[in-house]
Amino acid sequence: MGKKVLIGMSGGVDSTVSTLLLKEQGYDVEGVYMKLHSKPGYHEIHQARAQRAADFAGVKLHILDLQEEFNAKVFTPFIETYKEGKTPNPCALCNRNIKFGAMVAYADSIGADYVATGHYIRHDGQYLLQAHDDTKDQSYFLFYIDPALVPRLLFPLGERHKSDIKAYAAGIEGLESFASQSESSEICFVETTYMDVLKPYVPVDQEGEVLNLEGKVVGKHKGYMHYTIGKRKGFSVHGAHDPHFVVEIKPEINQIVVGTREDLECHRVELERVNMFDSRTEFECDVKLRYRTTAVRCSVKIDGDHATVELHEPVLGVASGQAGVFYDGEKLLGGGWIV
Ligand SMILES: Nc1ncnc2c1ncn2[C@@H]1O[C@H](COP(=O)(O)OP(=O)(O)OP(=O)(O)O)[C@@H](O)[C@H]1O
Repeated sequence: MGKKVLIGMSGGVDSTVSTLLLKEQGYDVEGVYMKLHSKPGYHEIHQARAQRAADFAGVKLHILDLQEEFNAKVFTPFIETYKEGKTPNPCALCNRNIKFGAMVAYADSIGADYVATGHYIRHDGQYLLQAHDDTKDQSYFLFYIDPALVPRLLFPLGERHKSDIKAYAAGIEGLESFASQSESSEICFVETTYMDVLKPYVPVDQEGEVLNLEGKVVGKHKGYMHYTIGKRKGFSVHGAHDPHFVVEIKPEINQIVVGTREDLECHRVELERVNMFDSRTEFECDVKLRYRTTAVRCSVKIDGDHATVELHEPVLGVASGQAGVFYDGEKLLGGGWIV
């Protein structure tokens, strides 16, 4: 029997095909379905799908109830970050604490040598590398995982394209329905809008004032949590002819500050809780300041777990709470949380 792998099986096509690929490669594969958030009715459906996939692949499926841990380490910080007037990135926290945290601890407890997921990403033993399918690359969301884990990780889909994965599943009798499942939403616990998720926990709809950069009240907004830096809709600015964008959020007094496109330009970014796969403290690289944006060239200085990033060209709409992730070509060097 080959080395033992524990793979996270969500019941989706990616982790199902990954499981089959690992079996084909001769690993001794076991799967785990993790109950994460507490959305009513969700786990019944997805756990059943994961079980079907595991039965099809002939692997044992473990069930792990991590709802409390997910709530403490991913969901509550999501709510708190919005309260602070910032824009959260729950997937990066989930990857650190749950998929490459609690799941790895569980893999240890069953004696697994490797841990696998259906993420679109690759690695070379030290660095995470962008996926070959750049429309699916998930490296941005993995910047915060423990670098020491990298050699134990297997990502069977990193060199493949999503369309091939769907075609592969569609061609296997018994798995056709996995191929045609709709894509899961970007954040697993958000079914409709972020505001719908927040509403039971915080008063999101509290009207407030819109200020200009001189501090003058120029309009009204729906409640500061509705906005992220760079947003240009959903608030009023009296007598404005040019488009206005949110440039600052003041949660303590429920105000937002708006300005023109030029006022959104950011030339320097400070990062906290920096996590590096590389030991250098001063270097040039590319940085991504939001998922699905093009990286820009920058100079980085790291001091402890803080980084100062000088952007070589201005970036519009940098939001506090998101991640700044460093790349050298396809290689992920590390990153941190935008202050
Ligand atoms: N509830 C879960 N239990 C176990 N593993 C999970 C769970 N959710 C996600 N994973 C693992 O993390 C990977 C990436 O998760 P993501 O939410 O991005 O899924 P996805 O791209 O929709 O993949 P899939 O098609 O497998 O659902 C999955 O492929 C799977 O290996």
